[in-house]
Amino acid sequence: MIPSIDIAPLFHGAPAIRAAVDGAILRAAGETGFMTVTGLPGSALAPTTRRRLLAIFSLPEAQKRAMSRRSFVAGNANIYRGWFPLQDGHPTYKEGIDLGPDLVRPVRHDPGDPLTEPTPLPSEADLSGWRETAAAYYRNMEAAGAVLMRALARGLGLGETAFDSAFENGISTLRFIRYPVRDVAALDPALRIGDGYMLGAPHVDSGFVTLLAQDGVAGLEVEDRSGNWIGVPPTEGTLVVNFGKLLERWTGGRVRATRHRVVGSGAERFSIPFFYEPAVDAVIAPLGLGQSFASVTYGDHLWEATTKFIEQRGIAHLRKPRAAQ
Ligand SMILES: O=C(O)CCC(=O)C(=O)O
Ligand SMILES: [Fe+2]
Repeated sequence: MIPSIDIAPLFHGAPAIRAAVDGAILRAAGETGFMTVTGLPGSALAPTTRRRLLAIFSLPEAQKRAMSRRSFVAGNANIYRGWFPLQDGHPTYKEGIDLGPDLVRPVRHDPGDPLTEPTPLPSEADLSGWRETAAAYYRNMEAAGAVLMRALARGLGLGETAFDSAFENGISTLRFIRYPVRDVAALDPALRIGDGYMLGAPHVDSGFVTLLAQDGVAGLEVEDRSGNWIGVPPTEGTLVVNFGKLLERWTGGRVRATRHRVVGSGAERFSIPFFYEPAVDAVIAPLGLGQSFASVTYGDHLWEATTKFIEQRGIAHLRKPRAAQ
């Protein structure tokens, strides 16, 4: 079972109630590494908000190409942010767009660092009101990520602001994903799963906290400790929360990065993950929890991890580790 937790008290609760929520989060983080949460303030999870956000997929192909990364459309400026098209013949079958913090605040672009590049966005004329809705959503998710990190800090017996400074000027990614229906008859049998088929290859997230909105179509599955795949049903008003590899390392294994995958069953599927991330130059150093490890700057860790995913393949050589500069 994936635990479900009402996190409303984290935003405005009395300390005693908040402490109970902190405990539930830390338990879920250490046991399953996945939970669903309710009680987010605002209208981020309202179906109307989601519909407005997902309207980006209705843009004409030419505009998706204009926003595409250089590895998919030669001559485009952007390397890391922007559109990634469908790629056939792989376990993962999706298209979408990655948006960065310049959606909500000015970001200094270091020309040597694609992680700081501007996000290509649809124009106001093409998708009226979209930027504003996406920016509000980004801010909401940043706020939710921050309260979850504070809850973890308290639960771990650290000062509640232990993680705050790393996340100042964070480079969180808001991603919109579309998984089309796959032609099962033409599919490599290795990618069939029961009556369904693979849409997202099994992986652990690389960073800290992922906040995922589903859109009514099931498909997300989480691997339990016995290797069974457990579905996480898309329930209205809930957000799926899971944790990444670097947070697992940072917390000495008290928080688990759990493997998950996406399985299709004949319906088009959309999802909206938000990857809550620290600053590009935040130093992730041991906190005295569990096993020690070599400190790393977040940007270096992210680049190493992200360029192995299919939607970011072929760009590894375009950023040098900060340590080597
Ligand atoms: O689409 C989903 O439900 C999960 C996506 C996911 O795991 C990811 O983007 O890391
Ligand atoms: Fe994931």
